[in-house]
Amino acid sequence: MENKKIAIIGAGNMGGAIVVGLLKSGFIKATNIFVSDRREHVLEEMKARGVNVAQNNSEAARKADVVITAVKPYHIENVLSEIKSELNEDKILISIVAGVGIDELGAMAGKEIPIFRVMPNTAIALQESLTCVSANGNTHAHKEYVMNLFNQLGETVEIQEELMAAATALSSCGIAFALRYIRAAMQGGIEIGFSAELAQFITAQTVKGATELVLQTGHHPEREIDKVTTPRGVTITGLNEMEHKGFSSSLIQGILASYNKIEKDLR
Ligand SMILES: NC(=O)C1=CN([C@@H]2O[C@H](COP(=O)(O)OP(=O)(O)OC[C@H]3O[C@@H](n4cnc5c(N)ncnc54)[C@H](OP(=O)(O)O)[C@@H]3O)[C@@H](O)[C@H]2O)C=CC1
Ligand SMILES: O=C(O)[C@@H]1CCC=N1
Repeated sequence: MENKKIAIIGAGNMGGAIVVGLLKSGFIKATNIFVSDRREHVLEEMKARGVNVAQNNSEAARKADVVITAVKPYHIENVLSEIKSELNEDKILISIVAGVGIDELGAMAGKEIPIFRVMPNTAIALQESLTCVSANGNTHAHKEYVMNLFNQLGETVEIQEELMAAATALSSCGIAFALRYIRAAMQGGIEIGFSAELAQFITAQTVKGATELVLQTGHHPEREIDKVTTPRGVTITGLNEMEHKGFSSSLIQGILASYNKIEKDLR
């Protein structure tokens, strides 16, 4: 178990999910986690999980060795101006804020400190995130710790920072895109006879199976698709109809739209 203390500033969807994942992983004791948030009910929920609730962001940052900022893009500047006096070269700043670069974070912190920019997704609560990590030049001594931290919470990939917007669209937004596929498939399933509950279970387990086929074999999806599409059979009929209606094209355009939005400026 790690002895470093972790502060999480902003315990909403992602900050809260990180706390849940960390506690499940056993990587850190609840008493070594400090959260701060401006919403009282969020803090009550965190308290119930046994983690420390700080009076304010500065107190959380002061008490921790590692500070994870998980506030919306338009709040990060205020948060960093509040906590910058607590940051130094021995502390690690990890930002999951979409669309805010390492240089900008450094400028907001106003000093040369180790900064990691990290892009997880909400499956982090189940230790099933795909987390992309990039870092500034002051982080060599801390990289192993940070990779290890996020490896407890799923799979971790180190990327060049220029790919961070792409990582956000593909992995972080990707959870919602995949879930929308599941919802649509369920709606189809209901129309052909299943109850909503059974349609959800069948769809989710089917998606899990498809995922494992790709992850465990490393095969290109089309190779596995070829095994399903019997000539003159039902699968190719359905697939071609989906493509006539723009299935792949609409997914690709959606990913590009998300990417372009991040690139434009989220603040
Ligand atoms: N949601 C996701 O799937 C992902 C999100 N991200 C990034 O993570 C960040 C957080 O997103 P998400 O968790 O969805 O957002 P949430 O709004 O759910 O969580 C942010 C929390 O921080 C609180 N907060 C706002 N300002 C402050 C402040 N000054 N001090 C302390 N707490 C504050 C918010 O309160 P209030 O509601 O009052 O503002 C809220 O409770 C964003 O920058 C996003 O880009 C990255 C990957 C995935
Ligand atoms: O939608 C958003 O802006 C955030 C960033 C990635 C996922 N959720």
